[in-house]
Amino acid sequence: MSPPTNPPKPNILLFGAGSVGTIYLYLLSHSCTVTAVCRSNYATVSDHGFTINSSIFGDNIRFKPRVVRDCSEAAAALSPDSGSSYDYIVVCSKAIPGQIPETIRPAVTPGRTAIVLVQNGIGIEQEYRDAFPQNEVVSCVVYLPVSQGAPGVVTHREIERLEVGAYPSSSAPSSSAARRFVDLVKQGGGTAEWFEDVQSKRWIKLVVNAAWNPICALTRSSDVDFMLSSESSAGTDLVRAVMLEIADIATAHGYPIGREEVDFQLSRATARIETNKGVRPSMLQDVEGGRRIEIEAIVGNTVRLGKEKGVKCEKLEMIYLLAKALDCSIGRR
Ligand SMILES: NC(=O)C1=CN([C@@H]2O[C@H](COP(=O)(O)OP(=O)(O)OC[C@H]3O[C@@H](n4cnc5c(N)ncnc54)[C@H](OP(=O)(O)O)[C@@H]3O)[C@@H](O)[C@H]2O)C=CC1
Ligand SMILES: CC(C)(CO)C(=O)C(=O)O
Repeated sequence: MSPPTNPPKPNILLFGAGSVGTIYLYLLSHSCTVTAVCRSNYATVSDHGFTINSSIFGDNIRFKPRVVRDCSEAAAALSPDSGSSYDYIVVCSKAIPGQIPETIRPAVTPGRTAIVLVQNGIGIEQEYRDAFPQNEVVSCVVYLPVSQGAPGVVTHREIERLEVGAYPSSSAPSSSAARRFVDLVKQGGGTAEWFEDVQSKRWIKLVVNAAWNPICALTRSSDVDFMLSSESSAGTDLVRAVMLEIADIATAHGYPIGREEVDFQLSRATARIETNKGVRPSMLQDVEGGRRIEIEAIVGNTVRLGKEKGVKCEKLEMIYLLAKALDCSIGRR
């Protein structure tokens, strides 16, 4: 009798190996065969690999996965030994609508490859569903303050958590790709939880992102620096008012978010005033790096969803117009 063979490891392609992507690439590399699509950091990473400094996973972690320049090269690298298709494409690029589905298409096998979105924003999934009607789409809400300094070197602190569910939520049989993805992240030492309807979790994160990200990006300030920039609590009060508008929009769409939840989300920032440990949201990092911002996925879609239900959101709309103009100015450079 021949000895039992281990089932092949899941084959994962990570698209967007920047700040967030590097951490999940590392965690998934413990339980899966991983390949990373790299762009600006390709040369450094293919020579030296990635370095992670993390308050949770440890400092000076070095690892060197297989890297490719694009999804066509990733598709060409498939072989009977390395897997004849990708089981998952994990998308960790910025959520800029309109381009990514066609960019990843060469590596998507119809009916086989699950597309996992690890991105901020609301209403980001449908374009993948439209582009790949035969493939499962998995939506992940991510809590992971992380930044890439030098190419391939990322610094992470405080928290690592994924909230995961199928998109749309009604498409989730119990043994879905979303549930299996949760297990893979956990096997790699990460924190992941499956939700029947992960959109409720997206709305809660949006209360934070649609308020803090554009305010910090427009003012080039960390959250704490912004709150400290006004003499009274006027800055903090403005953030709360914007968060309440977002909560009203969520509630109008059937995901009730009360004042207590808003106060809790705000308190995560106000608690750091004392120690002056400000968070620099990813949108601020993008403005500082001269990169386009996720204005539509995080703010524009929220305003449009508010208008659809007749919810008053004047402050958020003004922030949208200002941050949209900022994004356009970056695009003109
Ligand atoms: N950073 C954070 O603290 C957090 C971020 N998020 C969310 O996670 C998502 C990812 O953010 P983050 O990791 O910060 O983003 P980064 O900008 O750090 O990384 C995105 C990566 O995607 C790559 N990329 C983009 N387009 C392509 C392409 N066409 N081909 C190949 N590579 C491409 C970029 O390459 P290149 O360098 O060439 O541009 C970059 O390496 C966003 O939705 C963000 O809002 C959520 C929580 C926290
Ligand atoms: C909440 C925060 C600010 C860090 O996890 C974030 O999601 C971002 O930087 O976009």
